[in-house]
Amino acid sequence: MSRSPSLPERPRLELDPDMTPDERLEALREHFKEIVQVNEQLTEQLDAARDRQHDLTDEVDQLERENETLKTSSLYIATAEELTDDGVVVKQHGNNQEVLTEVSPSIRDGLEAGDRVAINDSFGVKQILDPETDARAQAMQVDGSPDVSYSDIGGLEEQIREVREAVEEPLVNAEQFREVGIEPPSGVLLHGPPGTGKTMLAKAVANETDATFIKMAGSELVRKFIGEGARLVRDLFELAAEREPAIIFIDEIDAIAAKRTESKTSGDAEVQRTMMQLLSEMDGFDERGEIRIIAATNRFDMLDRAILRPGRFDRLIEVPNPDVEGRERILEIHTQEMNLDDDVDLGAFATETDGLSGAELASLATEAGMFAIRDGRTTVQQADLHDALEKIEADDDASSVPVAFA
Ligand SMILES: Nc1ncnc2c1ncn2[C@@H]1O[C@H](COP(=O)(O)OP(=O)(O)OP(=O)(O)O)[C@@H](O)[C@H]1O
Repeated sequence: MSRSPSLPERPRLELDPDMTPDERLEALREHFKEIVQVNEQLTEQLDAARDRQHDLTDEVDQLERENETLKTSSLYIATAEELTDDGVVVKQHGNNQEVLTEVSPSIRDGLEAGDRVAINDSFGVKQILDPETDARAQAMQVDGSPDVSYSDIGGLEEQIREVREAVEEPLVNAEQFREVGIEPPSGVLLHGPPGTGKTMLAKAVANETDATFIKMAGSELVRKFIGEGARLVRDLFELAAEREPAIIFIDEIDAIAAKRTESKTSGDAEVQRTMMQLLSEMDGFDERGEIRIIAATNRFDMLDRAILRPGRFDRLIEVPNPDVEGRERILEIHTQEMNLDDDVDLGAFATETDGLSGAELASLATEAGMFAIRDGRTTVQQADLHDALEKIEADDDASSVPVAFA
């Protein structure tokens, strides 16, 4: 440690009784000069000491911070990619660095490939993130291979063609797009009434392209994960990058991308932040590899037009309620495993189901089966379909009764 310079000597005034008044005056002047000089030296030393004190305080602060960090030792988030006999391959989020690491037997027992884990500086797995800790796991539904194929979807031939062109082709034939020199659509927006097969379309395209299907519901982002929306949107794209090829499916996008209202509540600001994050992720989308993004809404009219600009959701596909042929096809699909009586004429029945969505037709088929069971039969008859239709229409009427009268 450097020693501080010693303090200057205190000047002494020595007056001889034999001095003449002039000599005394001269001695006093000399003494005054010495005092001023010492005072200057002391002021300089004081300033230097203050500077030093300042530096030392900064140093102490920094050491305290480092000490705190060492005590709490932050952990990084990673995904356990593969469990091997030699250890576990973990991939760190953010930099995608992959390492083979050892895991204690107690952690290893509960670990499965695909789990999110917390790792320390030396990549040791410290804990498995349970769904409680892991908002990301709760907010996103990840399906490595969804089991919906195009043939499970009735009446949407044109929409299937468009989705294949906008989503499947760029994933499967990326090279061709590059050679022709055109950008595939950035995002596809499926819009139409509830239960018409929008989610099915997104799942089918993921299935067809062997892509991971990652779904996030806009409504949950703003209702369940308050304050975390923007971060979760960032995580969503990060996860897709880790699992590419991937299809990101944002359901009920209107919940985070509604037109701006006049009110300026803090909730609005939060929704706004979430949407801004989504837009910035999409704007930086070109550099991303094999990731396609599909969103869905039942409230197209409510959408903020900013999300429809080129480079964002620039391919709009309307998914309406099915027409009569579509309804017949959907009924065929949902009754194909059922034991139908020879008298059943799905074509004729389809004409009576105007206005029903695919989801309603699917539950109609199940209801018809229930009527047959109640009647002690193992085959479903045309009458069961009619009874089921009546029930569904009655349920529908009940749910559309204004709340005050319900
Ligand atoms: N076109 C269709 N063909 C076959 N089944 C359908 C069709 N549309 C809907 N369904 C049935 O309805 C269920 C719900 O459909 P899906 O979730 O795809 O609708 P959605 O349009 O995404 O609805 P929402 O807007 O409410 O999220 C499906 O699992 C399927 O059983």
